[in-house]
Amino acid sequence: MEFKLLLTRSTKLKPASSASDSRLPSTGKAANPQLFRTAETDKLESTKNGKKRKRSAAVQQDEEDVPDLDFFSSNKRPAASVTETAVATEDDEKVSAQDAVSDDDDSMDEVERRTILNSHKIKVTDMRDLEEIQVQPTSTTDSKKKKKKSKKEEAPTLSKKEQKRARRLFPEPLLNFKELRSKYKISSRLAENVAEQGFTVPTEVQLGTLPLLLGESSEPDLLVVAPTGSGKTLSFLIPVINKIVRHHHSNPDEHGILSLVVAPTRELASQIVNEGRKLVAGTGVKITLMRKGMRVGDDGDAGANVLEENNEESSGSEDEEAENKPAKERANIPVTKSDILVTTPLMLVNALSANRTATMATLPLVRSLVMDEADVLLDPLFREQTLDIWKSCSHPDLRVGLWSATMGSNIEDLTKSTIRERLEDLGQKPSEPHALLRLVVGLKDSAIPNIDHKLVYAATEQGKLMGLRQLLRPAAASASDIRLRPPFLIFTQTIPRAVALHSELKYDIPAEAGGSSRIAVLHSDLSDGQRSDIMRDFRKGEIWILVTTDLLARGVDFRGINGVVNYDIPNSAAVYVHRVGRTGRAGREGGIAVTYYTKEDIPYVKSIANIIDVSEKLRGGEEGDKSIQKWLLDALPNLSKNSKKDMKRHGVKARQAPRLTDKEDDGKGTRGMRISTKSGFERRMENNKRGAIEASRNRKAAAAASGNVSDAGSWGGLDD
Ligand SMILES: Nc1ncnc2c1ncn2[C@@H]1O[C@H](COP(=O)(O)OP(=O)(O)OP(=O)(O)O)[C@@H](O)[C@H]1O
Repeated sequence: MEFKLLLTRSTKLKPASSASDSRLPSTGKAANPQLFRTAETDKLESTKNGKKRKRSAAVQQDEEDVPDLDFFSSNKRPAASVTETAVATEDDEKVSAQDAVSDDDDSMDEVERRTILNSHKIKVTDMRDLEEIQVQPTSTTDSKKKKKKSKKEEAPTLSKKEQKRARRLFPEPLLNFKELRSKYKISSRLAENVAEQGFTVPTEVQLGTLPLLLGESSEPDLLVVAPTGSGKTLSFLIPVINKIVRHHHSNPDEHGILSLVVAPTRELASQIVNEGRKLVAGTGVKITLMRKGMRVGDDGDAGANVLEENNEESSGSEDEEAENKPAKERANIPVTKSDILVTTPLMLVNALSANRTATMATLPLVRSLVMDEADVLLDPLFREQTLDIWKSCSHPDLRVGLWSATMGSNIEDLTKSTIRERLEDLGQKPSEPHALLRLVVGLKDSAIPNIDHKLVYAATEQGKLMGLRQLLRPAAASASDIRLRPPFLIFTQTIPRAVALHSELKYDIPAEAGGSSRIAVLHSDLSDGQRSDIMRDFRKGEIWILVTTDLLARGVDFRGINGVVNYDIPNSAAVYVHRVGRTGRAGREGGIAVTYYTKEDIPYVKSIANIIDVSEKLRGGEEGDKSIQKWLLDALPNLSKNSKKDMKRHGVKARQAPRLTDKEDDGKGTRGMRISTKSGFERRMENNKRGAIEASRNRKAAAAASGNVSDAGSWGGLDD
């Protein structure tokens, strides 16, 4: 039965039009996962793809002869002429087809590369100091050497604009997934696994980063800022897995953790492992989720055994067993044998310092460190742990990748200084010099343009609850212009508020629609097992509405959710970008993001309104279609830097946990901020009972009580 029919309490509901159905993110696949493209590029890309198809017929025989793991084949071409373009000047801006570097049919000239990258809004920048960029040995021809030298001499006199231009790169983009094998020679099994996922068109972030990470030029350290749901996971996993396949081929005797992927939550880490397992099948590469009690580091016990991972998640009880083992017994636990370890920061830091010595154990074999949601990993909350992990990776050829949809310039500075300090501490240099590049897709720190944002003034907490109940009853919602159908997520500011809101709503779904089992709450106070079960049931469609905290704001991919409700406003613009990015994944249209705000929230709403405004501008369309009008933006107050900081750390003060329980009232007028921890249903029952008792005592009072009961029937969830 249909969600909407089940959830509505009205029999007069009109069936939804098929047009609006097909716009729901939960129905079907996105036609094209790319967010930015132009007709001109479409044409250019299909011409290029056409050329390649012809070429591939000619080279097919060659490629069939290429052994599976021939990574050093002479017909391999450099992917990104990073250093060639590093010294671009004003003249380069006007580059013509004549200047283009084109040595065979298959290559793209610089004009084409620029056209494609610009139309997909991909910007690649060399983040190193200019002197560093320019001392790199680069080209093979004399003329290029001369050009380079003259640029070096010019460097000190470059204006800021010229320096920016000099840092700008135009690497060759990936036009289709087949090129992964035909051009970048990734392992054939890995290429098959990618093909099996059924993706046809690479997303912008894949189009831009895969050539950089798989090309012949020395692998760079990479900062990537790309929209939510744009396929960053595949972008970092393919190169990591391919590098390990190569490594196994060239160093068959070296076993241990070669790659680390760090993510801020267990949910995200576990999702990355699931994605990874699809890609590693049959490649000989192992990917494992870090578990409590695992031994991972090199703490001097070189002769430690190696534990054979079975690639299955262990149950909670096994975790606890391992964790509770006395130190002596723990020393006998074999060191984990896995090529890729996916972990949250604290869990790995605990494992690395498990022997309680002053120094942490090291991870000497790790060559790739991926930080997913890097800005939060390097935020004060996780910073120390993340930097400890980074520094425990002691191989001089370590490459780092920092990935997120939002990244402040402070993170870029921290990355640069950490790369430098780590090498100084090591006292060793990498075997080949390499760049630190930044790739940005779209506008940095903006929300995806393919969702509808609704910023709703609800005045009070009661108003928010009323609005949310309307969303749960689509017939009532027709009075407003918001039509949000399950499955969707509801975000609150704190765990107690999530728990209370869940209790409030759990009987709002009629029994014939599955009742309270359709709505659940997920937060970090639940056990790992409970959290996994809820995630599984939400993915399976058994849970339709999930009330949660910012635990699920980042990274988690529920392919077909129709929307997100910010029941409590997010603590920062970045959190807004991530929360709403749980819908509209892989280019899907029709996702809705509803944000309620009350009068207490007014000081904090401007940054959210700005994000919505920019996202609507990115989307294009008529001025009148915009949900954020200029007068509103002008009217909303700006927040001071300190208040922003405070908001980021604590959220809206009036909504903090201690004032939220049933009994508490601080007497300062914050009573209205409470969400009762009893469900609306339970309170309606109680009210009914109270009314009945009164009725037996006093007929007159009973009449009045029955009036109240009917009030409570509709609004029983607000205040006791
Ligand atoms: N080329 C593609 N075509 C279609 N779908 C894709 C493609 N690449 C990835 N996807 C799908 O897009 C969804 C989002 O991918 P992913 O979780 O990697 O996004 P993300 O960029 O990491 O998002 P977030 O910033 O929220 O973490 C996934 O369901 C993934 O399977």
